[in-house]
Amino acid sequence: MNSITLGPLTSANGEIQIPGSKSLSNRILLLATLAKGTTKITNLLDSDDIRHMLNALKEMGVRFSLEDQGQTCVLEGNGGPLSVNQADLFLGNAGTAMRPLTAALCLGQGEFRLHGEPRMHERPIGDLVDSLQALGADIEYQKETNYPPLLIKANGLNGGEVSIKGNISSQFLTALLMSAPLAKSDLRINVDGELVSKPYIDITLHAMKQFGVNVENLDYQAFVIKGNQTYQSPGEIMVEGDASSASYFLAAAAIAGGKIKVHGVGTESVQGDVKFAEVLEKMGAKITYGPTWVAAEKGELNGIDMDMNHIPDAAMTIATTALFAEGPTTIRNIYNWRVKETDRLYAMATELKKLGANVVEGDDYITVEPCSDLQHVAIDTYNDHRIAMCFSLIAFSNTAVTINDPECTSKTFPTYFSLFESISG
Ligand SMILES: O=C(O)C1=C[C@@H](OP(=O)(O)O)[C@@H](O)[C@H](O)C1
Ligand SMILES: C=C(OP(=O)(O)O)C(=O)O
Repeated sequence: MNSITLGPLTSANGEIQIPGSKSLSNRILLLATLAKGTTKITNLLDSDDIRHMLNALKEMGVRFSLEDQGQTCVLEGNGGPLSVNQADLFLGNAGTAMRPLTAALCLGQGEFRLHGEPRMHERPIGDLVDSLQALGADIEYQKETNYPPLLIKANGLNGGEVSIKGNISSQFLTALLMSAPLAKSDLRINVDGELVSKPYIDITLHAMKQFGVNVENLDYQAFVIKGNQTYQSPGEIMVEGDASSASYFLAAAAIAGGKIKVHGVGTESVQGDVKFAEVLEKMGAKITYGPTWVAAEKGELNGIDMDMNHIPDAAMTIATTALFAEGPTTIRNIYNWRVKETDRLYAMATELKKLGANVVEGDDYITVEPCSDLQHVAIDTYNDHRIAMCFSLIAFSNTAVTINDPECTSKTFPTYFSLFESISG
């Protein structure tokens, strides 16, 4: 297995352009496919999760061309559901491909198998399948109930009224929302209980609007969508930078000293993870914003006790930043860290403890105490890109850090370590 050793480093400086958003890239690819007309997508993310979506679309007969090292995609829309009637689709560990495609494939006709990496087969999808079945879909679990692989025998989705659970992943609701305009009649979706990761629903609604579909949002408790619609291509669409990917660079400046300006996300962003900068600011970092950029500078960092359910991905960056603050930090309401690329609550706690920190791993929270005497250890990354990226920040302590399997960042950020090295000194 490869590893990379970083630091010890003392400063983080510079300006960077952050690659395109994973969440927006995969949403836009799917909506462009369902839409009428040709869409030119710019600043598309070039990473594993997007490649899984593109490969699946190709298998499904979608015509597109990639230029500019995969960052520009010109895609011919179907003006309706996908038209191939048989496919076996491998979706890696990309939640933003697996969940939305499960719903979208039900819209057409035919037989489709959806599967992924072993971890994908441990990530739940039952709440989405239950709702799709209630709308007339025929979906079978090929191994374990509630988990991929799935076999879909598609024959369109009915409208009417359906409920969906939102307490494990917002991606289930996102998947239903994106497919709803192509259902046979109007649909009302009722959210059953708590809705986690709510800002991702705003990303979904925003993307749908760019493709000409409005959703009536009844305070995130219910959504009403007209059936039998056709998405319309906006012609050209640019993917904004990835706000979760920006978090590591902003944290680096907040910890290390120096100033980092990240271009591609800012006050105009639709991604909830831009709010990561507000958390850093609350901890004591100096943050400034423009419409399409955010900058961070070091401040005296204090620990924080906060519900971070709204920024589940960027919250992981706070867990390692916490080591450099005064006083403990508690990140709350993050149970679903356990059902992502790995059990992130266990993995973060285990690796932070290896460094010598005092950590409490709760069922749905983590408390991290600062530590001024971290040990040089090799961090296991559990095939989780965010573990690799979060722990790179340890290089700004008094010790070096070794990151095992750094290539796992290819899920969302293949160029991470070269950009990291370009800003750190
Ligand atoms: O809809 C999306 O693009 C995402 C939603 C979030 O997942 P959950 O809703 O499962 O928390 C997030 O963690 C994931 O990286 C991307
Ligand atoms: C949870 C994540 O990915 P996915 O889209 O596969 O859910 C993530 O990128 O942190």
